[in-house]
Amino acid sequence: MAQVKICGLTRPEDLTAAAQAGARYAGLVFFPKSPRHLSIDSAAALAGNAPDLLARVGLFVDPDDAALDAVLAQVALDMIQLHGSETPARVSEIRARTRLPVMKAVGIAAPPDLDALWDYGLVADLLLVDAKPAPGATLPGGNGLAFDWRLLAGRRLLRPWMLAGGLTPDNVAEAVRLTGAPMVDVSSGVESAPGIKDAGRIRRFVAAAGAGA
Ligand SMILES: O=C(O)c1ccccc1N[C@@H]1O[C@H](COP(=O)(O)O)[C@@H](O)[C@H]1O
Repeated sequence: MAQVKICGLTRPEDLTAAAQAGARYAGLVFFPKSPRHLSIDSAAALAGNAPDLLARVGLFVDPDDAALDAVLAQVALDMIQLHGSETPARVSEIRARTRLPVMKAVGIAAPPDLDALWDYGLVADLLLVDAKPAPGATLPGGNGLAFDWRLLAGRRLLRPWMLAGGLTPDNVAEAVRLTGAPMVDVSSGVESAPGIKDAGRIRRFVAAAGAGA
């Protein structure tokens, strides 16, 4: 039974669908190149009206202090997700500056990539284990790309963690079984179009992850 984060929510009805299905985390994207990017005003409205059961996670890619401050001045967030090339030192700085829990994404394609999970486990509150994007990809995540989950089998991480990357209602149960992930994160796998979530797919995903309401 894995807890679920639905990422890249852009419409109030999608937050409602996520909460009703039993998801625990709602991801709001602050990355202009993403089709799920939110303006600060839209994010403030979505976060301000989010169902109580959903923790609001702000997703950033290599944000500078000004970008973080601008969002946090107006948007009520419960957690920061860092999905860029932030160093461990920068993760610590952002944690201290925002006084929020920080989840650091680590891209995995091959066994040597797993070493970073240790380095970031020393400084982040949570880890997000995602597929490493293809070279030259526009987005560092949210690509619907999976990695070989067997790389994680039997591995213990220093922090609570989420599995991500190409998860769908049809494969999430197998992904949880193989990796033992306590939490899972999905974006494109529950969409009908980029940035538009599908309530039926959200329900099926959460149920398959074993966390359904
Ligand atoms: O969702 C996005 O648009 C996004 C943009 C930039 C960085 C990360 C993004 N999403 C995160 O990527 C993973 C995997 O997504 P998917 O399920 O494979 O589409 C997930 O952690 C999202 O939070």
